[in-house]
Amino acid sequence: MTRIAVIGGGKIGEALVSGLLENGFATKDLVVAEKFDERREELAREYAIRVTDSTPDAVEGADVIVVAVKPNDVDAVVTALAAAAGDSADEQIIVSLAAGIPTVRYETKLPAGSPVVRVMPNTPMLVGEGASVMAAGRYVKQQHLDTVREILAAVGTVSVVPESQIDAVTAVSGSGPAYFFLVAEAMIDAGVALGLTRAVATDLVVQTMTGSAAMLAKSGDNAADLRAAVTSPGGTTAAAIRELERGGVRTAFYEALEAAKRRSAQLGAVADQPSAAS
Ligand SMILES: NC(=O)C1=CN([C@@H]2O[C@H](COP(=O)(O)OP(=O)(O)OC[C@H]3O[C@@H](n4cnc5c(N)ncnc54)[C@H](O)[C@@H]3O)[C@@H](O)[C@H]2O)C=CC1
Ligand SMILES: O=C(O)[C@@H]1CCC=N1
Repeated sequence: MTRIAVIGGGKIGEALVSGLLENGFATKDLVVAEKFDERREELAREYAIRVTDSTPDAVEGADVIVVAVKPNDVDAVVTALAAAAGDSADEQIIVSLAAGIPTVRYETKLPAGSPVVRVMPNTPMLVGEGASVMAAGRYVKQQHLDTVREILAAVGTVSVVPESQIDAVTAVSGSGPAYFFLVAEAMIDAGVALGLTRAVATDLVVQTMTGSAAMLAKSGDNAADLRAAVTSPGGTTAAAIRELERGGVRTAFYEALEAAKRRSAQLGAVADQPSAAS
């Protein structure tokens, strides 16, 4: 089995570890490097995996190294990886999950020839329903992509795009779960305002989202047609949609995704400056 070292045991690092363990990976093949003591203890207790505070320790003997730290912590990790690698581009594959950070940021510090795969995952990988998108760095061969695909496929779908499209992917699927959670939050609150208990409103919203997503995935119909099928002439849905359009929901999504894409590009450019997202 492929041995995987995850550097950074935060939200996405944990989602990956948890999803992999739930889907056939063994505890002995996973190790996490995490700098916070309390977090290390939490992860070791919850998943019974090895958790260390040292990147060099974690990456020793690993086939795949997943970098899951915030964008402005990436450079420190790459420096540690370069020191641990010495002069040779071992056959270790580096997988970077950091938003905005280009593969070249790794390649310039790591030994020449190091394969770096940039991946934009999303948190539903925690429940095996992630959407991961890979972009190959300069020295990546098909066999490297195959190995990374095999790992990510355990926790959801996997696709490949050119690296020039990863900022757009980040805006759609990387940040995407947050948009759906926001919509869910707003619908639950609205249901409560209409007199439903929070528990009932929550159950209805969750099942409506799950059912709608399943229809989109399985029916073969597109979103516009599925929406039209719910919208009876002069009915309740038409009344609601008129209000959503009046509130500018469509424009808001265009602007929001554009802002996310812009921010992703910016994170890559300024990740080593103190003002970057942390
Ligand atoms: N949270 C999300 O939904 C997604 C996050 N990402 C990317 O994943 C990366 C991590 O994001 P989150 O998990 O949300 O952040 P987080 O802050 O929850 O986790 C980062 C973890 O890395 C640890 N860390 C930092 N420097 C370290 C080092 N040198 N050695 C060991 N551990 C170190 C921190 O203590 C922290 O626990 C970011 O670059 C983000 O852009 C990508 C897609 C989705
Ligand atoms: O918000 C962020 O920057 C990260 C990247 C995609 C999702 N979360």
